[in-house]
Amino acid sequence: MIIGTRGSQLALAQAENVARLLKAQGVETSLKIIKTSGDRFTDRPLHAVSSGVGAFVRELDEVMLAGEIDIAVHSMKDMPTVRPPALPTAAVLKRDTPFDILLTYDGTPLDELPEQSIIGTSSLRRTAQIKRYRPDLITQDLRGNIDTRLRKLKEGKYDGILLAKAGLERLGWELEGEILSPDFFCPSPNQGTVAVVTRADTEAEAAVSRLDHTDSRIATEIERILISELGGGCTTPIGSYAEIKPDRKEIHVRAEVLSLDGEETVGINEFIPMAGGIEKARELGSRLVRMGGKRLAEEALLKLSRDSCDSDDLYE
Ligand SMILES: NCc1[nH]cc(CCC(=O)O)c1CC(=O)O
Repeated sequence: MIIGTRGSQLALAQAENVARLLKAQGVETSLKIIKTSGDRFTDRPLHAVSSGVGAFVRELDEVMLAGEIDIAVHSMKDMPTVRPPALPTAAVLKRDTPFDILLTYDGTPLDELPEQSIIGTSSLRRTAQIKRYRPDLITQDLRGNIDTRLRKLKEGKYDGILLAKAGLERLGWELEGEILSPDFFCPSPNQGTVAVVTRADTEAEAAVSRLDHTDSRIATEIERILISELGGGCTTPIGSYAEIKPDRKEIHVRAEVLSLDGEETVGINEFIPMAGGIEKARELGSRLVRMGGKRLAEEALLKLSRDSCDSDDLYE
């Protein structure tokens, strides 16, 4: 069976991990690197190449529908919610660390950074959250894949940068940094989770489905449901995080929408029962709308031109 992957270091590490997990089940695979247009034209904004969020995922979908690959591996947070019915997510892998990490030039923790320190990120969510937490800091755009970002930090262009911890873990890079609490830095929906896609009713689907991790599937589904009524997509700062408690009786759910400047927030933070959790998450999603979450998301959307639809999520 052929695993299709993008050529970035992170994508390769994720695909190689799936190959290893399948091999442990006696399934042999080979990797095929697919150059997506998003990878080819890195000098142009992604929305000018393909249509924004999910572009990488869509291109791998096409290659899979054409039969050139059997398995595709994605960072689940980059996958659009609406999926081709012929391409099921056969496995949601056990989640890695879902949180953001702050790496600083000289190891200073967030609370001790001097005023006006420069923090690099291109994610609207991270920008709004850092402005809310430390309005005195300055945020600046930071593009590129993970190694480019780390290089820019080392060069001293930023006092700190924000990343998903999971990316560093998968690359095996153990860097000193500060894990940010989801109470202040609610992660992107599905952050830290890898999804594996196949064609429906294939041998690949049967093999991959053995890698599925039930609780990670449930948590990621709940995160999507919580924010499903908000709209806004990549152009609004939205976080959503579901944490299944060890006794599997309760789920701690957090979700929030922020204004671009982080000054306004609409959010929920509560425990719901595991039984009936999906239904309860729908209710909470509607509550977020009633609390003004949709209005906030729409306002953010209006403030941004279509061209600034760029989150970290598009560039890694
Ligand atoms: N496209 C961004 C992206 N997609 C997945 C990860 C990290 C791993 C993950 O969250 O699964 C990242 C990097 C980041 O946000 O810093």
